[in-house]
Amino acid sequence: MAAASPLAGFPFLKMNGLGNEILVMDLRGRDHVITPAEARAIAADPRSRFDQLMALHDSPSAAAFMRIYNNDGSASAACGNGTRCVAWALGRDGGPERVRLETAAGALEAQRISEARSTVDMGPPRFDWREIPLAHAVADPDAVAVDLPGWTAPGLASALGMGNPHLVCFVPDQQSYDLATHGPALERHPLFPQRTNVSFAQVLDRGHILLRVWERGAGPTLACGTAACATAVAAIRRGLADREVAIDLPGGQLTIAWRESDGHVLMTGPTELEWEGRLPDDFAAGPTPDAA
Ligand SMILES: N[C@H](CCC[C@H](N)C(=O)O)C(=O)O
Repeated sequence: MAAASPLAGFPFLKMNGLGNEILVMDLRGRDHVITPAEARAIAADPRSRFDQLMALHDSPSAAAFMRIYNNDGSASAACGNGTRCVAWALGRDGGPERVRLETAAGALEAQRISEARSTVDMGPPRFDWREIPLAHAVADPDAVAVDLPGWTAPGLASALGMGNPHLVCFVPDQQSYDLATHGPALERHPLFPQRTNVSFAQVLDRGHILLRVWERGAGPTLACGTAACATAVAAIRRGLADREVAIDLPGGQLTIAWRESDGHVLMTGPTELEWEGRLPDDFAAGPTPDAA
């Protein structure tokens, strides 16, 4: 009889940020670190499915250290929508309106604005190739060549980090690319040794960008907070947008502000609690190869 998994019967919050499916599990006070195989098994169950899993762990300097998993089991050091969901969870039932959270990419501060909306200081964008990361230095991170069959969008893409890697492709309309084809191809663009999130951004005006995202390790999602941040920064650097811009994603709208005073990127948007559940009492994750 296999020993019961430490995750057997473990509680979770099933949430979303503009439809970006988020699972929150509070492992503070426990030693267990969710394995990639366990993350994939949790995502595979419709009752606990997620785009990203936010696992909370003890932190000496913040309310929690967040380990972030994509549904393919791969790790990410940043998740904007997930961070707003964690802030909501920690602030519910009279909890703090402002919360500090640690990630592998640094500390984040979240401020509740209303019952279901919050602003997260996502920190500064990263342009240093080693921090994004890129495979090597590039002459101009806003001039990354995208050369794919069927790719009719003009111009060059932007490579930058928000604690996780992003390739932002500016498109003239929604017909000049195909998310299901170009997304996975660019997720594995040779410039990104750890793969990348891929944004397809149509600038409508200086205060409004239409965005579709193919996420590293999760594929097409209804919203991606860090991609919205990366897209706003790339558009502002190109002189295409103002310092505060509305980003329209399939799941809804995020407001992104790139603060002049300290270069931090502020992301504001909603969260939603869908249900509270528990993993099965016989939860076990079979040994499966880690995501490539
Ligand atoms: N959906 C998340 C991004 C997850 C990033 C993950 N796909 C990666 O970097 O591997 C967000 O709201 O920011």
